[in-house]
Amino acid sequence: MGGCVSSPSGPVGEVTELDKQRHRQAEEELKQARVKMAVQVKVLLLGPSDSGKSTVLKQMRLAHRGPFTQPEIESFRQRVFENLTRGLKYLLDALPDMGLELPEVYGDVYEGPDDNEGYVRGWGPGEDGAVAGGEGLIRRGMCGAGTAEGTRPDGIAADLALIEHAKGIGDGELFPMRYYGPLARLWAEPVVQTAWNRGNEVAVPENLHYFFSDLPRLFDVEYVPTTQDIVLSRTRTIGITETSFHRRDKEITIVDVGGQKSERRKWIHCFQDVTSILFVTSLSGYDRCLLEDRDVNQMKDAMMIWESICNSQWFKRTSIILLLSKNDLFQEKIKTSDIKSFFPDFDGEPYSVTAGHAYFKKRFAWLVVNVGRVKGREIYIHITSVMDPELLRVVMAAVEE
Ligand SMILES: Nc1nc2c(ncn2[C@@H]2O[C@H](COP(=O)(O)OP(=O)(O)OP(=O)(O)O)[C@@H](O)[C@H]2O)c(=O)[nH]1
Ligand SMILES: [Mg+2]
Repeated sequence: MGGCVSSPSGPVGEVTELDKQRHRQAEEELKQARVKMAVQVKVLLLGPSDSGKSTVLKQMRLAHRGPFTQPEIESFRQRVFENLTRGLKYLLDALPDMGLELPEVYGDVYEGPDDNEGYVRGWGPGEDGAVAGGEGLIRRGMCGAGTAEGTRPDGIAADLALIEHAKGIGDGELFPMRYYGPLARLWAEPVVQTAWNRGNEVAVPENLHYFFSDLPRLFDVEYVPTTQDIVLSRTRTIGITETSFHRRDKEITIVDVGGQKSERRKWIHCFQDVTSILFVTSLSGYDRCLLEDRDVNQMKDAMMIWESICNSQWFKRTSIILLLSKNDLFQEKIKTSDIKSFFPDFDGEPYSVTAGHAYFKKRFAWLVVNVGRVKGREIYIHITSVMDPELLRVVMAAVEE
């Protein structure tokens, strides 16, 4: 036979120019992939629903891409309006579960919702006999000048029907004035206020007080959502979103996921190549139930996910940063809501912010120690609030570690 067997690139055993070229190309690709890995940072935001994951992302977006654009602001105008109408509807729907019931008619004259001056129960700006609720409302020409006092027997039923079937608003559209009176009246109704104060029992959105205490501003003819309105507005995340920023020669990709139970099975799809995890848990969740399961305590649920994430084979060498968020809300509620009622092993000073912080830090840290600290993996714990300018610095420092 005598003839040698050939491969497409040359005789077997012989290294041809083409082989060498392919090898060089493969080496080059490997080198580039390594460089890319070194400059690419993938941060995964994890935690239960409503803990503040997307809010951290909003803060990062603000810091890296500057102020929100006009179309973004417009989308948040719609969101704020929906937060008002849907948030109130959620609270009203939850009344029977709390053993509460609205009266059939509104009561007598009252001072007005929170600090909104000169408001008469039963009437709203734009309705006969209404009294001004704020300068912007006057500019909209929607306020009667009278000071008539009175109630409308059909008031509650009509107001409920409007809120029940509330529609969204379009781009650039002002908040429709016909909603002002019903929103203000229903919010100020004592039964509704009682329900708000017991909102932890049924997972009422925590941003309601912020928006309802500022209704005249929101209905102002010149209203444009402020940065604070945008940051405090609420949109539940469905699915997985990726946002990238450039910082100091690094490309940082933040992956945000939905935290509700139904969303968690999707998390695994983004577990590959994670540089660090930002695990967000609301401190104010210690006395709150989950929206999707009122039998489950939000903080206990967070502890369970935290333990399983820290214990996961996927993240043996991944830095994990725990953000105990919503410290502003925690500081307020701790004055009246005892941790011991929800965590019987809490033996710190009752109603103390410091004791509460120490307890929850210890509980989360203990869960990590419990699963064993792995060499090469760091865990950081920070107490934060969206109101705290330090939040971003802490997050960025942690991400860049
Ligand atoms: N007062 C206060 N509100 C906060 C803080 N952080 C987040 N919020 C509010 O809490 C609500 C929920 O925050 P999100 O960031 O949407 O929660 P999430 O974890 O992304 O929730 P899912 O998308 O459902 O998983 C929003 O209305 C936020 O504005 C905080 O530090 N203080
Ligand atoms: Mg979210």
